[in-house]
Amino acid sequence: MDSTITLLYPVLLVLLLIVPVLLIMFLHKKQSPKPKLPPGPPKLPLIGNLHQVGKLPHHSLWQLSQQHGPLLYLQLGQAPTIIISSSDLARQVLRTHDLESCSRPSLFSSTKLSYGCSDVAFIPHGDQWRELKKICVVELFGTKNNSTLQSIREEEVESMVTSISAAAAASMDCAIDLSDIFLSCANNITLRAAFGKRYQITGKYEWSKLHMMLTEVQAALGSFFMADYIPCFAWIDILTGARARLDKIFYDLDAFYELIIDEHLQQIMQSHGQDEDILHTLLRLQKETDHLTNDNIKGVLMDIFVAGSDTSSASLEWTMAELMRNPETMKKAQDEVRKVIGMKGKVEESDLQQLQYLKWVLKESMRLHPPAPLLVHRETTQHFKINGYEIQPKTRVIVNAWAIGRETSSWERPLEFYPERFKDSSIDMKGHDFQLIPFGAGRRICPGIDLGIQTVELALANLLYTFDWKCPDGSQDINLDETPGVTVHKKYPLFLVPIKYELK
Ligand code: HEM
Repeated sequence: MDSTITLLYPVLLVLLLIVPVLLIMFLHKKQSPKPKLPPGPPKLPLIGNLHQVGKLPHHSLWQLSQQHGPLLYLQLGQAPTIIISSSDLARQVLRTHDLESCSRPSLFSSTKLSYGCSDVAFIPHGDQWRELKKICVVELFGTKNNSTLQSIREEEVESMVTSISAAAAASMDCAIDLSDIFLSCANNITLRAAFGKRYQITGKYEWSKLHMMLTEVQAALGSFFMADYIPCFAWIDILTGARARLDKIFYDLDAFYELIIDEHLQQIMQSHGQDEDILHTLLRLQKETDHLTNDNIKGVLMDIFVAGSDTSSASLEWTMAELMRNPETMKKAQDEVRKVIGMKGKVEESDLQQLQYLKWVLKESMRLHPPAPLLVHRETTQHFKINGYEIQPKTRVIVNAWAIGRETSSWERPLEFYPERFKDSSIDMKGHDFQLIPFGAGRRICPGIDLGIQTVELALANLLYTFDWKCPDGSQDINLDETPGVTVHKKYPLFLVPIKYELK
């Protein structure tokens, strides 16, 4: 009996302490009503709704939005998230509430790749982002550098066409891996724009090694799922070797930077009369403004690697795949470019303005296959309301550009590849028309939008002008399955047979 009483004392004591705390919590909850969050499915402990995000998140999020509405609330691991799947809501978030929602979440992979958010793509919204974005728009990708960038694009596209011609001449009916050729061409353009000829001057670095680094960097983004969503399980990323792979990339990159970010090399470049490349501009601005750190420079270069080439090559790949599935459209696009260019032998950038149908083809391809279907995740900094729902600060914002491109209220027969829908339409991809936003919109819109469009249009026009194309098995049945990732590529590389077109 005595021992039972002695046991009861501590229990009573704990209850005495706990009951008032629970009571206070209960009353507090009653007094402050829960914010009215957007609708969404029930969540599980710890993982929230992560189990409902499949391998291809733009598809599964779109399906969830069909059930719960175009403004969807999910708890992805520990992260409160809203998913936007209509052009009307995209306008509200990316225009009306752009300022409140234009920061970026601090994710493990992006923080690491951006040298601790020293770049422009992953840095949170603020003065430093504003300054770096201005440098990108005005100094790096603007009209100042246009003629250098234009000649790099034209040379690289020409060399791609030459190598395809050589393959076509070497063996008839030989299918070539266009996915690989496009990525290589886009990587060449990015690397040359970034580093000019300095890699040749060092004489110590192999181009192929740079390519490999680029591909690894592109793959690293988004591969730290645990650290980004359920931090207490971050050790899984270590066990899978993902972190070790990323550390290796940085080790290699640093060795490369040591060679090329070098005063002495800078002088040699100038004495050789080399054009100013992107690295050169950044180093010059560092001297002039005293604001840019070395990490800023490396971070911006990393953005260009990650954001610049993979997206352009994916877009080319999807456009060619759709054209092969739609031979009438292919013929119209070829007729246009062959008529405009005539016997000139190649398409130059100054010709692109006349290729109206080709421009519609690209828009149509970007509508159905935006290379970054969920854009780049944003994060809110302040509270705001949409359609009566409360959006709290530090909520992640995912805009499903892929779903918006298939919205039945904006697009007639949305699943059809039909470029003519853009005839007599003023819709462009530059962030004004929210039913077509493959480059995003608002403050965070892609600063490389013109470079991206020019690269894809130029490459496409030359491929359609110079060759007829056929599938290796003679069918038009191109598989459109996708690979998961921030940038979505075709699951199966695009193998096509080029047939040199004889100019008449
Ligand atoms: C077809 C080609 C391209 C596509 C589809 C594309 C798409 C995108 C998208 C969807 C975003 C996120 C926008 C948002 O958050 O609302 C973005 C951001 C960005 N892109 Fe592109 N991009 C392309 C080409 C390029 C090129 C060629 C460059 C540079 C050489 C570039 C550099 C950037 C940078 C630096 C950002 C971050 C901007 C910021 O956070 O303020 N992109 N891009």
